[in-house]
Amino acid sequence: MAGVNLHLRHSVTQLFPTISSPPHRQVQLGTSPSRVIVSNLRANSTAVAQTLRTTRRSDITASSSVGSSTTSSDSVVVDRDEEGRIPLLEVKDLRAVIVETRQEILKGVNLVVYEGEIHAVMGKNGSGKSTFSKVLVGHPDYEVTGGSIVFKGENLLDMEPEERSLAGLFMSFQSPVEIPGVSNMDFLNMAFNARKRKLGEPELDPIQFYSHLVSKLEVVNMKTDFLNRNVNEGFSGGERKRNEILQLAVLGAELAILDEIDSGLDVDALQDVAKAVNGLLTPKNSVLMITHYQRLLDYIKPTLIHIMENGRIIKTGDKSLAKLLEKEGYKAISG
Ligand SMILES: Nc1ncnc2c1ncn2[C@@H]1O[C@H](COP(=O)(O)OP(=O)(O)OP(=O)(O)O)[C@@H](O)[C@H]1O
Repeated sequence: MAGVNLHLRHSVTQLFPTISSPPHRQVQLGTSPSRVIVSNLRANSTAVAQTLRTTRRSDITASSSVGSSTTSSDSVVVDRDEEGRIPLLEVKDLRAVIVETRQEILKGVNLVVYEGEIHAVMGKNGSGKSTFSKVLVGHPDYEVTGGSIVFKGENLLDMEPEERSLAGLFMSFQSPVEIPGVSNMDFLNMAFNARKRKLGEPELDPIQFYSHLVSKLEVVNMKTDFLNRNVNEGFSGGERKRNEILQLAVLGAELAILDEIDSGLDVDALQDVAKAVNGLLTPKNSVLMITHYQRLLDYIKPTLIHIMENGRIIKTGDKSLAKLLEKEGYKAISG
């Protein structure tokens, strides 16, 4: 594994050669594979590897509301619904600005996701959907200026991006990053074992891991050749999307955030990806997906659909909302 780690360190250094210390906290990039997962955050950033800022805010705490509450060891107040369910994710009045320009993009987002639910976020171009998902995973381009995010009873804003990933938050990006010099197989093996360590579960050696991986390849209908290729290098748009779902299948996640997983997919690939996502659902985990199209929702049936406009969720409904959108456009919904 040492050789693999060296490769990984090398590739990370290539991607992010000039990371400097920000005024408050620095996310150290080293050999940890979960940090490489987080590399998507930075590689998708326009200001790659300059100053890494986290969305942490020491002064933000989760606020309470109606219903009974559960207090975790971190003093975060968790709301229950009428049935006593505890949210997997609870976002309250979330506000965020672009670090460089201080422009406010998220202007008070509220969202509650329970275990086993599928939520779809739709909205016009530029309404803030991707920003919302990137803020959830701690993208360094954005700074949270208000509100709260509680994930599994913990204050997400107190966690570094890597910690969020290890805690069970997975994000599939619109444009997944290439990682030269690191094979898909090595990447997945290390990321998988990092999560196992975090969960206090036994790690798998490369042979055990290979068996695990091959079963997941079938789920996403990918050939074994992809395991020896470097992560996303030379992959077509559709192959990258499948590879993202392979990562999700291998690593597992309590909350999978899928940003336009349907874009650039042909019909067969869309069905494969949707089948894989559906196959991963259990009563314990949830999906938050961003999409522009009703067609994805035909394959992955959402519990709720949210419409985002100008940095806020302005409407929530069932699948009839997406049908209305498809038929009449956003004018039927916008305020
Ligand atoms: N890092 C950034 N630098 C400059 N502007 C940004 C940045 N991130 C987001 N924005 C701006 O914030 C607004 C919301 O962008 P975002 O990508 O969240 O929208 P979206 O709803 O996902 O759009 P689309 O449907 O086109 O993907 C846009 O006007 C975008 O240009």
